[in-house]
Amino acid sequence: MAAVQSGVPPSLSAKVTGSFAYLTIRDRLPTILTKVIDTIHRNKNTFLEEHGEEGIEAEKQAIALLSKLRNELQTDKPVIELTDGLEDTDSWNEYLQRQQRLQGDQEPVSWFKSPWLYVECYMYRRIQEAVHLNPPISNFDVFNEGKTQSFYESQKAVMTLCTFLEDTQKNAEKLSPDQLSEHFSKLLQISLWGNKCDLSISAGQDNSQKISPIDALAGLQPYILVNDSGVVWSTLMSSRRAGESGESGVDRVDIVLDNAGFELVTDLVLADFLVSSGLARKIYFHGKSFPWFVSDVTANDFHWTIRQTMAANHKWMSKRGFQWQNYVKEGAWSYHDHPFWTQPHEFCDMAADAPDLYARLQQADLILFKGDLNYRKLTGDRTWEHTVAFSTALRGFGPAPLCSLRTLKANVQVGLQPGQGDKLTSKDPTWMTNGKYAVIQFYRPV
Ligand SMILES: O=P(O)(O)OC[C@@]1(O)O[C@H](CO)[C@@H](O)[C@@H]1O
Ligand SMILES: [Mn+2]
Repeated sequence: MAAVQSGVPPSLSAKVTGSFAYLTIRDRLPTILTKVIDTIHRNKNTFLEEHGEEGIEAEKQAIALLSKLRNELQTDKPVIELTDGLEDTDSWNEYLQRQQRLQGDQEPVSWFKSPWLYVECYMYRRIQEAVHLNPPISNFDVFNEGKTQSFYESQKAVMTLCTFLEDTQKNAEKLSPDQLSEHFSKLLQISLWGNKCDLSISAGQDNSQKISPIDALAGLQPYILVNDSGVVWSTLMSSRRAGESGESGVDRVDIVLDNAGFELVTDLVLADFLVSSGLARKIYFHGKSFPWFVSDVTANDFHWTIRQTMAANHKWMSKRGFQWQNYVKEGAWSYHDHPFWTQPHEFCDMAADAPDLYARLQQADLILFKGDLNYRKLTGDRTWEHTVAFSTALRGFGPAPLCSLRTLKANVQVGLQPGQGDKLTSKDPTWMTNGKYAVIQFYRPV
């Protein structure tokens, strides 16, 4: 018998034929796997040059494992245990048991029958396994090409953004609190819309930012379904440091990153603004410890992006790059990864399953969660009514005041006004998944 969790709606799943989850597993994931196989194959000569015959053997073996994975997925085979003995292997295998208990013993956990969040995360972990089991190429990032390409293709937008930041800095001393809050609100929205540029929703197709991100803001405003940016601002203002020494701003803002490419630049620009205008003293960036959901940021992407920005042939862009490198050197900015970010858990499990990470997040004054996957994990990727409060969907998760900056690319959205969801459905039936809409959704733990 399946275990029923009382009061909590079921997980989104591909078992609903025709749903977005179903179409993702049927169409998008096999396309992503095919591209991964193709990428490894195209790099054959590099592997040969770097590792000789062993490199070629590794290429063949990795492709064989990935083809097997694609076949398991497409024929809805049971999900199997990981065998690579990495730091998180046991935890993944335990989670499989947990899913089996929740699902009951009638049917095995499988791609089209089990929670979408779980099986989609599992696919990326299996890609990691296929590469890791072939040592000479175990550090190869199968998504690197797409991530770097999306950075280069957004160059004009990046330059515009860095010039905008330079202008705000020039007049920083003369800014009234209202003007400062106005700049903050713009940069927060730019970081929000940066989330349109992910490569998982487009199955690896170019999805870079081509128009001016600042000019686009006014036209995008009506598409922000929940806008709690005012409360985010007051959180930054109601500082723990205020009163002590007359300083304003908070001690630490954490940004749980999502995608590399243009989105990462928008996050870095926001973080730069927070530090340079004294709104925050430190920024902790949280990223992934292996390639994830095609475009997500790893430590390598983070540092590469800073280096590329420094090397740009554009005065204000390279100036920002050097500033960012200084922040890292001085410790104002730091990059952190933790295996929990590349696990399939809903965030309400974090306190029990990754207590060290939960404790670290509790030290933040504000946590910004970027992107759709983080929203799915915040809300458990469940079929909540749209009017359910965000606090209810978080199910006890709340290490610190937090805000989700997310464009909608999955069928989960809470915290809407009565009737708002129905209105949207009649106007634009795919509003929850087409990436046109967004939320800036805040929660303060009590
Ligand atoms: O977290 P991100 O980068 O905003 O989005 C990742 C994402 O595109 O991947 C899935 C589709 O494969 C969607 O659920 C989700 O929207
Ligand atoms: Mn992503």
